[in-house]
Amino acid sequence: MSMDSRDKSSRSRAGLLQSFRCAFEGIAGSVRQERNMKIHLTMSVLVIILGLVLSIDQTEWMLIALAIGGVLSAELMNSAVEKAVDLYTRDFHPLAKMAKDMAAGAVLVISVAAMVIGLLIFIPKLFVLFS
Ligand SMILES: Nc1ncnc2c1ncn2[C@@H]1O[C@H](COP(=O)(O)OP(=O)(O)OP(=O)(O)O)[C@@H](O)[C@H]1O
Repeated sequence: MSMDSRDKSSRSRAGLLQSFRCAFEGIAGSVRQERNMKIHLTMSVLVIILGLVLSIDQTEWMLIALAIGGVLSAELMNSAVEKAVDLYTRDFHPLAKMAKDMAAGAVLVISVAAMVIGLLIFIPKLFVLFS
């Protein structure tokens, strides 16, 4: 391997590490600042505990993972839209309202889908457990 290509690969490794660091900072910032993110995280932990207690199967874990990942990702995107809009203007603007409301709508859509998945997985198991 030449010096040049070794330099390039260590630079790109540093770039990759920096990207991960930035992504984790974004997640940590959202958890620190956004009340809704704290609620989603708490719900996610409770769902994981329930999944362990009720011994859900592999396919059910995959669905739960997708549901949790989808909700947390949407909440992060919602926070990002809020920050970008606030950076642009703090004044009332119909487009700012629309952007924030649409981002919040995206969280609502995936949250309802996640709730349906959770109910379909857990309700029958809880029913068997308590009947
Ligand atoms: N610059 C603005 N212009 C017009 N409407 C705005 C503006 N900023 C916020 N809003 C309205 O207020 C709502 C709440 O915005 P805010 O930035 O306070 O988000 P939030 O309370 O953190 O929302 P969320 O609960 O989704 O995290 C928005 O959905 C939007 O309807």
